[in-house]
Amino acid sequence: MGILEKISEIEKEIARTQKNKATEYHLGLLKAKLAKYRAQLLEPSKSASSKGEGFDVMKSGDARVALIGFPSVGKSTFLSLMTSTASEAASYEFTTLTCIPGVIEYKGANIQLLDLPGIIEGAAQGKGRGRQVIAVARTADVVIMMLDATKGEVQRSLLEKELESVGIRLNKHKPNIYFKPKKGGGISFNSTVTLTQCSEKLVQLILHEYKIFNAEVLFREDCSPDEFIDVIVGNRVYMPCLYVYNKIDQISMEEVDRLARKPNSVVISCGMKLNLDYLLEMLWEYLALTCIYTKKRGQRPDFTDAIILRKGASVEHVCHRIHRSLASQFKAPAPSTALSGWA
Ligand SMILES: Nc1nc2c(ncn2[C@@H]2O[C@H](COP(=O)(O)OP(=O)(O)OP(=O)(O)O)[C@@H](O)[C@H]2O)c(=O)[nH]1
Ligand SMILES: [K+]
Ligand SMILES: [Mg+2]
Repeated sequence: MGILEKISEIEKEIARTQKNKATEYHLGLLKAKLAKYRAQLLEPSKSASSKGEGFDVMKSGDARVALIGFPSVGKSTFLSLMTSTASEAASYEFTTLTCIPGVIEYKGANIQLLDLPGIIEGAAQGKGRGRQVIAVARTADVVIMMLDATKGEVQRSLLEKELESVGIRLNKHKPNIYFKPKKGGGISFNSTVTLTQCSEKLVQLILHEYKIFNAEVLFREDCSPDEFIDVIVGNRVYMPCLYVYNKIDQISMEEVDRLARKPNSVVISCGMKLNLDYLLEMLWEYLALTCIYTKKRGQRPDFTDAIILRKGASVEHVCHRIHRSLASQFKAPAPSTALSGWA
């Protein structure tokens, strides 16, 4: 019997077992078995490629948000609440085995929300479906790290470490360092600010470690050695992250208050539908989408139908969204400067 069949057998048995004092242990045992088989299913097989089935969800809508968190923190409950997609939620771990997309409609934008399997310590090394989950997270515009408010701070720091170890930088901006490898001329080092964490010597040592002997380096910011290494290595992803503490219906008011005051954090209860509006507002802010309202000459703008653009979008992008050939019809090229100045 394959694992999927075993899982289905146990699920059926759970369904037909009456819940009472006498069956308590039997049900508990069945649930434990179910969790074990599900965990096995999540273990990557040696032959299979790192891409899991069901993980390649097409990007759609104006932005993508990935739900990352330990098992059973309420990710699927959240997706089912916020979107018209139903994702199975249950009290056992690893209920969700693939990537399940839903859409949040907010302020005229379609935000793709991705429910994912729970991840655990060691995820980055391939434990469970950790690698696939993290690969999906890298493609998101914002990560919601969902945490169980009853479990305190542990989950958050463990997951931060996992994401950090694969080059995802949460709520950090790209270090403001100009770095350009050259063919010759040695290493030229400059800085526009006083450096307290790096020196020319250290920069050289680090570069030599990466077998780089010719490069131009300009620190425009007081960066740490780790930040400099991030710049050399390249492929880092700088990702806004909202820490969402769910299940606050299970903790004291004092604890709710303490968690709510942490930076980048929102406290909610999916069970009691608490604070979900506020979470959406925060998410909207983190997505930093730009809404452009068009109007006909002499008429008022239509505020029900916006052109939604990502951060850093340019006038050219706006033209493209109105019509594919619009930009090329201008006498002068449409400015490619970012919109943020006047949006
Ligand atoms: N008390 C309480 N329970 C909640 C809340 N939100 C979700 N739950 C319960 O937590 C359990 C797990 O919920 P899921 O939505 O399956 O969690 P998940 O994070 O998707 O879990 P996996 O898919 O296994 O990783 C379910 O029994 C939910 O009913 C909440 O706000 N308060
Ligand atoms: K679950
Ligand atoms: Mg789930």
